[in-house]
Amino acid sequence: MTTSQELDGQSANGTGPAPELPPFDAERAEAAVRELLIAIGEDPDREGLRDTPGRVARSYQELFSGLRADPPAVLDRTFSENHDELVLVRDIPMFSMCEHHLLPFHGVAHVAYIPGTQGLVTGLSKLARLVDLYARRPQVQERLTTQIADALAERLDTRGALVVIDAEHQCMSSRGVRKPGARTTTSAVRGSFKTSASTRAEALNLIRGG
Ligand SMILES: Nc1nc2c(ncn2[C@@H]2O[C@H](COP(=O)(O)OP(=O)(O)OP(=O)(O)O)[C@@H](O)[C@H]2O)c(=O)[nH]1
Ligand SMILES: [Zn+2]
Repeated sequence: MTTSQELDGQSANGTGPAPELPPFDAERAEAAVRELLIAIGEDPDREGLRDTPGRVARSYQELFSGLRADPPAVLDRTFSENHDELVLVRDIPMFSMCEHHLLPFHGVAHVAYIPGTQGLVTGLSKLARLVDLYARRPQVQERLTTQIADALAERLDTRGALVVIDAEHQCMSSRGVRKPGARTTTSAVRGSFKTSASTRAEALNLIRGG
């Protein structure tokens, strides 16, 4: 069984995959969920809950599958289009898990970039895949936003990259401060989106639907 000491120093939440992360430990996850059910005062052996530890373990395996992925690798398939203008995919549905409470936060991601001097563009779906893979990790919204922008800037060698995420956190709506409807917007800008106010304004205007 893997211990937290064995994982020490190779946490998977950097820009790429964790080197040699052990496989998902379904048995351990099931045992933990069973313990949690007992802790809240439930009977894990009653009919309705008997399969719950297994179901939750499988859900967690899916929800956190991005820990064992190398998200920027989805950008490796590029096309030479000699395009040096803005590319924007907006309203990409985004679903992630807040690492503080292990509760969902979900909303939309807008991803924009300006190809580098080589004019290399990537497939549009790859931008959505990049969002998905980073989202399937225990996250905070700021880091998720930054990781997507950094992957674009570094892997595609873009002139500029801009990522905006707008999300609602269930840890703020269903518990704690209980403010359903409150939305959080984060952005990360790289390259020309940072240095040129007009380039940034053009992208933000398009994101707003202008
Ligand atoms: N900056 C940031 N904060 C987040 C994110 N997701 C959750 N949080 C916040 O993480 C904080 C954790 O605060 P703590 O005081 O340690 O935990 P808590 O007692 O459960 O806090 P409350 O949610 O205020 O009840 C809360 O303020 C959450 O709203 C995120 O993506 N980014
Ligand atoms: Zn939270």
